[in-house]
Amino acid sequence: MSDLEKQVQNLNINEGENDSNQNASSYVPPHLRNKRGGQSRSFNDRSNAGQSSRFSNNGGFSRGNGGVGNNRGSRGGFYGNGGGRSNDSRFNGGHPGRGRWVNGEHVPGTKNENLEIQLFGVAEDPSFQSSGINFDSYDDIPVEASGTDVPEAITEFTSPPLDSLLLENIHLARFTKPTPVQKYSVPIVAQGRDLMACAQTGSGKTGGFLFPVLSQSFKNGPAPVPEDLKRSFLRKGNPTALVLAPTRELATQIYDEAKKFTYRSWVRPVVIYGGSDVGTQIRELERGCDLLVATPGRLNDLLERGRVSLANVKYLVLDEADRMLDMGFEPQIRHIVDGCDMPDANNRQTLMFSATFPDDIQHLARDFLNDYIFLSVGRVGSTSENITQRILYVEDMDKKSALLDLLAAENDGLTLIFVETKRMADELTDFLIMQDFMATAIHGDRTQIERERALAAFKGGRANVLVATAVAARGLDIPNVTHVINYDLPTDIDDYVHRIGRTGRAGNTGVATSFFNRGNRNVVKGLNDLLIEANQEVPDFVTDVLRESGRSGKSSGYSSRNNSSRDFRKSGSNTGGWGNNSRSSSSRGGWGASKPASGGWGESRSSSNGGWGNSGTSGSSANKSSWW
Ligand SMILES: Nc1ncnc2c1ncn2[C@@H]1O[C@H](COP(=O)(O)OP(=O)(O)OP(=O)(O)O)[C@@H](O)[C@H]1O
Repeated sequence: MSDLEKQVQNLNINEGENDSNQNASSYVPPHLRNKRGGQSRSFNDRSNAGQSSRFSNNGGFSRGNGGVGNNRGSRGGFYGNGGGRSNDSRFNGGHPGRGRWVNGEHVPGTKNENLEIQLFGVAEDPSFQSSGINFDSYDDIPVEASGTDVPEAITEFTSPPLDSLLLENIHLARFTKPTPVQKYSVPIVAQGRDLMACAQTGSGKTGGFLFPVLSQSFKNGPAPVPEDLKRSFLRKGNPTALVLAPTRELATQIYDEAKKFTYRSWVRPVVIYGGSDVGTQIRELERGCDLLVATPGRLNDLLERGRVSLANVKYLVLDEADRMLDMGFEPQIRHIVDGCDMPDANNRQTLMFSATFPDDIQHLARDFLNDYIFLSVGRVGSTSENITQRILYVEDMDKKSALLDLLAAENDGLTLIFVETKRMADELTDFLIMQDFMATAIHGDRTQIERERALAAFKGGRANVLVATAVAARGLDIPNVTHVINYDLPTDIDDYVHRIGRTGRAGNTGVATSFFNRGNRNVVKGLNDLLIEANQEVPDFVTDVLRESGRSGKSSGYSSRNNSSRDFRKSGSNTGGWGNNSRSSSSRGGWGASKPASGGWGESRSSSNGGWGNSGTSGSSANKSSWW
C-alpha cells in the first residue's frame, strides 16, 4: 500500500458512527466530529499540522496566472506552431535535425544535440514520464485481435520491421520494449490493414499509432502532389497522415510526441486547434505539413478556407475514437472524412484508438473502416490495475471538507480534481486558493492561453492541484499525477474510466478517489462492475445503493453504455462477415470464445447523416459540448 493510500485510509472519512440509518457511512465534517464524539481531525488541525511545507510558500497563487511559460511549450517552442517559433530555418532543407525525401530516398538530417535534449530530455528528467515498476505487467493483460488474417505481433522494437530512423528515435525516448497495443499495431498497419484498438489508459496508444504510421511514412515517402494542388493559387497543407483528437490540449500533446518521433526525418508535423491564432496556423501549414494533428472544428474551418487538402491522406487516425464519433463530433468527422477530398476507406488506412468503445460507437465506426482488425488489450473499457480506486460516501454539502482532508494527506505528486461544471471548477479553485493551496483550473470557459498556462503550471509543479472539467479527462499524459479525485462523479461510466486514467500511467501506480452519494445512483452499476473487475474493494454503500436502485439484477432495465466486452461483430446480435480468424495472447490467456456469430453485418447505420453545419470561424473543437 502506498503512503498516500495509507494516509487516505487513516483519514477515516467513511468510518463515522455506525448506526444503521442511511447516512451511517457518510463523511463526518470536521465541525461535527467532536459533537458526534470521536472523529479526529479538524480543519484547523489540517492547516496547522497536517498541511506540509509543500503548501506554505504559495504567496497568493491565483487561478488566473498559473505561472507563465511552458517548459516544453504547447504552442511555442522550437518547431512550434501558434506563435513562439524560434527555429524556423530548420525547415529549409538540410538543417540539422530535419531530414528530406530526395529522389525517392529518405535522407535523415544530421543530429542536433540541443534539439535532442529539448525533445527527449535527459534521463531522470521529471517532466518526462518514465515507465514505472509495473510496466512489465502489461504483458500479462490478455490481448485479443479479431478479424481476418490477423498478423503476428512483434515482441521487440527492432528494425526491420520498424524503420531504422524511427528505431533510433524510440531509443532516444528511452522506450525499451513495446506495449501490447504497439506490438500489434506495427504489423497490422504494415500489412495495410485498418484497426480499431482498445487498450487501457496510459498503455501507449499514442505510440500505437505514431510508430506504424511514421515507420511506413519514412520508408515510403510522401505521395506525389496532385496536379490541381500544384496549380492552386493558395498554398495548402497537404498531409500524408491526419490525426484527429477531441481536445486542444490532447492535440498539442500528440503533436509534441510526433515531434520526437519525426526527429531527423522528412515528416514535418503541424498542429491546428481552436482558440489560437488561425493566421499563425495557416503560415505553419504553408511551410509544409506532412503529419497534421487537428481538432475537428479548426480543421473544418481551414478546409472551408481552402487551406488544407486531404487528397494525399494515406493514414487517418481517430484518437479517443469513441469520443470523436459520439453525438457531439460525428457531423464534423463525417464532413472531414466524407465531405471533402479525403480518399475513401479503400484508398486510405483508418486507425481508431481509445480505452473505451461502446457498442453503439463500434457500429458507427464501421462506416469509416474497411475490413478492420479489432484489438482489445484487456476488456474493453476496463481500468488499469495500476490505479487503486477508492470510493468515499460524501454528501454534497460535505464535499469541500472531505476534499481538504484528502489534500492535507498528500505528500508529493500532483492532484487532479474533476468536477462536472465549469462554474464549479472556478468556485472550487477559488475556495482552494483561499485555503492556501496552489490550485489552478482548466475548463472550456477559460481562454486558450489561460488553459495552456494552467496546464503548464500544473505540469511544472507550480500548481500541484488542478481542478478540471471533462476537457482534461481524455488522453492527457502528465507525469507525476499521483491522485485523481472525482469531486463529482461523471454520469457516464466511460468518462470515469478516462478520468481516473490520468494517473497510474506507463506502469506507474496511482490512486483515484471518488466522492459518491445517492445522487450518483445512475452510475452505480457500472462503477460496481468496474471495481469488481479491477480487483478493487467495493464499499458496502455501493452495494446498498445498487440494491436500492434495483440495478443489481441483469434485468433491472439499467443498461450501461459501455456494455461491450469485445469486438461488437462477435456479439450474438451481430453478423460476422469477417471470418473467424482471431488471435489471443498473453500468459493468462485470452477472452474465451472467439468465433463470430453467423450472418451478415446487421443493420446498424449511423443515426446522423452529416450536415456539419456550423462553419463559423471559432474553431471550437466541440462547439456542441457545453459540458466542458
Ligand atoms: N513502449 C513504451 N515504453 C515506455 N514508455 C512508453 C511506451 N509507450 C508509451 N510510453 C509512455 O507511456 C505513457 C502513456 O502513453 P500514452 O499517452 O500513449 O497512453 P494512452 O494509452 O494513449 O493513454 P490514454 O488512454 O489516457 O490516452 C506516455 O508517457 C508514454 O511516453
